[in-house]
Amino acid sequence: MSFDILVKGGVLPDGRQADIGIRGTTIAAVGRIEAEAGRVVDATGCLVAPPFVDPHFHLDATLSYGTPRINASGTLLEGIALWGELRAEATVEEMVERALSYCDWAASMGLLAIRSHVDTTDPALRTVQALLEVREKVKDWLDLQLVAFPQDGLYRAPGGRENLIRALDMGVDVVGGIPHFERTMAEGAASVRDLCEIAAGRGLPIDLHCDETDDPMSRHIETLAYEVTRTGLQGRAVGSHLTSMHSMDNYYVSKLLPLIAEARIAAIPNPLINIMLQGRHDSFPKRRGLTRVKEMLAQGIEVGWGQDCVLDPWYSLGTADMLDVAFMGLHVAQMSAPAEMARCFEMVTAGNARILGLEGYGIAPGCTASLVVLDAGHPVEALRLRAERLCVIAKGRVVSERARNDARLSLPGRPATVARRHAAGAPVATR
Ligand SMILES: Nc1ccnc(=O)[nH]1
Repeated sequence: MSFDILVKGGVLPDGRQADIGIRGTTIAAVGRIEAEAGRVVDATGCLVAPPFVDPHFHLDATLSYGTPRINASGTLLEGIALWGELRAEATVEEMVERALSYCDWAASMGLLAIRSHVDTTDPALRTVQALLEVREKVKDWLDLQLVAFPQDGLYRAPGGRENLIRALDMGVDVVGGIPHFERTMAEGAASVRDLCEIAAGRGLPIDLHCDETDDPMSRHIETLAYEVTRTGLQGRAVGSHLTSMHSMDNYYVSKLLPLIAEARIAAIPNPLINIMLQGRHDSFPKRRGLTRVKEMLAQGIEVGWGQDCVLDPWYSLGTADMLDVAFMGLHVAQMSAPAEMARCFEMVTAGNARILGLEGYGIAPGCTASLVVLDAGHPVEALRLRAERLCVIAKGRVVSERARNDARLSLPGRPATVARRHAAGAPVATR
């Protein structure tokens, strides 16, 4: 028996030690393996995880920071206006170039599946042309799902609904929306109803920017739960952001959560962006603007951390690192218990893969041969270190390698190198 690639000596997220034998684009064996291989990847003592998955991103805007100017107020609304200026000028070529550069960053970070919103507001749909081209170009190593996203409103923008339908006709995968940005609460609710009918009619999933506001009365998630159930979209619907839930009345939330669970709607908070954009109109104390993550998890609602933005009109930082995203989420949601920290790692890997409905995801015989070798002993250590991605394998190909970043120390009588990994190395209990 021989393999194309053999990953030796790694530790899986559940703590099992296992070698991984890859043939073609498939994982052929997992366990103790002594066999010939075209290539051996030494992962001794390293966490070997299935790839990172980002369920919420904006590839059409990424890596545009500073053009035509920066977001001075730091608000969502100025970001939307600023993006509108950029969108009017951006060419297909330039958007493809930026998105491909971002996908390179993603591959180097072991981020191998992304759900990206694509703005359908501009009737020329250059955004859609660009991202369809990118989806095709990266498909041999990165799974890209596109969401038709009417950034300026399904009804509020001229031709908004028609443009969204045209984007779906062009082959965009998921139905998007932004009810809190429509002109009135009533129009927002009507857009949710309309979009659920469009998704159900076409057999597509739905993923709405939903209640991305600090207004405790923004309650489109309630309408989404109702309409998802009415149109039979259970298990295929996502509420992204849900920041208003942070500010809602506690009694009302106690009624709302079971309705979200019943509709099997997944929630995607985007902690880097939510902590940056929300609460901007508050004096002290300032609200955090992150939705109720632990409370939803306790109800059995699927919750996945999303990245949302990197270097764009809404966010001035970012490196395509889903460990940064989970690290921020862990802090803001105060998920500090060992099992909660481990859950944060699971959310940016297998959990997000469930939300996106990725097939062949995981480390087991028969799964797609995509994985990442991290310079950490276990998931919580990976979070603590935002660990180096030593090797990334995508669909049977080694696509990225990098060295450990241990420091060489020059201190009298002290060790010559400093490794950030904890010498004791004992994985913390996660169950
Ligand atoms: N966080 C967001 C990024 C882009 N567009 C939005 O509506 N929201």
